[in-house]
Amino acid sequence: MNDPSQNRNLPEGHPAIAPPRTGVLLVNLGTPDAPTPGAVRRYLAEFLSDRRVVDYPRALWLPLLYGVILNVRPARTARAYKAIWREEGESPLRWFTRRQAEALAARLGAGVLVDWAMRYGAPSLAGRLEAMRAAGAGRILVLPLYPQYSASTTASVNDALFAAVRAMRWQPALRLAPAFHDEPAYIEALAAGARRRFAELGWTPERVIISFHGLPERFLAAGDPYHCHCQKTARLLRAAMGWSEEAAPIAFQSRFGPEKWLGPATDETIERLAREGTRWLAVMTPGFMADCLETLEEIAVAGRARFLAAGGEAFDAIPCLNDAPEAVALLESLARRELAGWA
Ligand SMILES: C=CC1=C(C)c2cc3[nH]c(cc4nc(cc5[nH]c(cc1n2)c(C)c5CCC(=O)O)C(CCC(=O)O)=C4C)c(C)c3C=C
Ligand SMILES: [Fe+2]
Ligand SMILES: [Fe+2]
Repeated sequence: MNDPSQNRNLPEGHPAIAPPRTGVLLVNLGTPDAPTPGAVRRYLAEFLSDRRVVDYPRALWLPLLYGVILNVRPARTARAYKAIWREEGESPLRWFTRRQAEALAARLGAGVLVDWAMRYGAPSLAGRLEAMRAAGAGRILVLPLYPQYSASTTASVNDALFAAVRAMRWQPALRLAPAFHDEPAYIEALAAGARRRFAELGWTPERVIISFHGLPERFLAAGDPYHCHCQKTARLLRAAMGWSEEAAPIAFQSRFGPEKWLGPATDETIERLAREGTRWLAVMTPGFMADCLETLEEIAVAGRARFLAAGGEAFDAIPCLNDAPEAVALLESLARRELAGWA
């Protein structure tokens, strides 16, 4: 990387000067380091202290978080993580995020440095950014793995990114990839994944719930476009699959706390459809680029149990995009477009 002819006359301690390399940093939400109450507590403490995620006044929220939630929730959540933990020794979210980065690196070639980081937990965004900078990446595209923009996810990644570069003397040039909720390659990847799954299943669901992670409903009125992005993704996916709105209703999952969240709720929709006579049901989770606790446990385990208990006969949780070829093609097309003029 260092060009000796350029660096010959630099004073001691001067940073080496070399042509900037281009980098792509994939960022996902984050996950505990282990499926144990201690590791889950550390993860939840960081996640739930983020004002982008929980915006209650600190004087009210922190006593509740540290006094109640972090004493009660980690044991239950750790049990859920344990049930889905990969035998390779890490959470599915981290496993698939790494594989996405490795596959993208292979597609982009040696000229582009590809790395991955988590907004909460490890590997940290600040740490990977520093490592990329040290490896000579003077131009970095940051690509949050959230198809739909939300202040609680996308803006939070940006906050952490800006905080990290604030501590740097020689900052890289930065680009932020936009949300890709209506990107044709994204919709096509989702449709291809669903078709592949149905062919494997050997049965066709009568209905498919298109389930997104929820948010407090208040965020929508405050100007967060997330709800509209979800609606558009669902509409484009229905069009690609030839589904009616009745055959593929939208729903929102993972409610947290007593506030009103976006609806209808996924768990209630699963139960309602079973009671109304749907026998074969699938749930698709397009907002998650990788399978994680919210898909493998909340939908594939708890959702299935709820559906069968309410009279349903067959249930499937359609896998997330993960490291499917179409997902890698999507990441490649997003990266190439956003890197135009750089690499
Ligand atoms: C407290 C409020 C929460 C908001 C707002 C929220 C938004 C949000 N989250 C995701 C994606 C994921 N969330 C995941 C886990 C998770 N989410 C919350 C809370 C909020 N999320 C909690 C407390 C947890 C931890 C699990 C638990 O204790 O129940 C995950 C899974 C991570 C993993 O390791 O598998 C993902 C992914 C989005 C996209 C989003 C807003 C749009
Ligand atoms: Fe969440
Ligand atoms: Fe909307």
